[in-house]
Amino acid sequence: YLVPVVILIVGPATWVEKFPEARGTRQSPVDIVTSRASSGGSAPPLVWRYSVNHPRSVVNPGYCWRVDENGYDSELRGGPLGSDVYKLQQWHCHWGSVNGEGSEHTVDGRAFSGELHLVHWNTSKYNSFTEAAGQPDGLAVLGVLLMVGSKHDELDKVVRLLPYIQHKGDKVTFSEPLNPANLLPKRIAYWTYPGSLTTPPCTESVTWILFKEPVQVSAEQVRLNLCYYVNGKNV
Ligand SMILES: COc1ccc2c(ccc[n+]2C(=O)c2ccc(S(N)(=O)=O)cc2)c1
Ligand SMILES: [Zn+2]
Repeated sequence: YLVPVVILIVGPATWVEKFPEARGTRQSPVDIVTSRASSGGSAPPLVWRYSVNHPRSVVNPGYCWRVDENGYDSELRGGPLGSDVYKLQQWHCHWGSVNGEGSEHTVDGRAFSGELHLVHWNTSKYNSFTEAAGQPDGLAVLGVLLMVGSKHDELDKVVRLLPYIQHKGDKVTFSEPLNPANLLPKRIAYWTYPGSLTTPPCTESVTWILFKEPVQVSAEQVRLNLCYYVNGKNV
């Protein structure tokens, strides 16, 4: 007898139905094949400046957590960004359901425990984040690979708030000074490529800047992130 086989396709494979961009030519994330990366040559230095003392809110958007910068001033320029100035809109993280496989980008096939994304938009050319999110040079995302090691004090200012935003849509505002620059690795060498949002609508509007050096977070910080987020669902 024939066994009825039902293949339930969920996740990225179904995104193309609703988001045609997902079928594009510059889709992220990618595997960084280090032997094929060309050297940066004479690219100007990447420069950033973030405001520290302003109220920020941590939101549970339904996948992991997101910190909104609430329009406060910041600047990202140089590197692959030409003469345009970008502004930090929000930052968020991606964790896996199992330790050691949470990152979106992989490096020579290796995944990391998590990945932090600092999302900036091009204020030289566009008037809003939403407008920029639809343009090929609209967004620039700094990617930071996370690996288990020593506790990360700056990140802990967010991680310790997670118990208060356990469900999708929950939001908590904090005013403790926090400098997003402290989330970046010491060595600022990076890979860069033209890509897309890694989640729907997968718009091909992101200049990706992925730092080579992973940043360490403690096993407890990974566990705290995981316990509110298993298999892409908030539990
Ligand atoms: C125009 O409609 C949009 C635009 C953007 C949306 C979005 C829904 C969720 C996330 N975003 C995002 O802003 C977004 C999505 C993914 C990423 S990522 N993981 O950094 O590539 C960054 C930012 C809807
Ligand atoms: Zn992301």
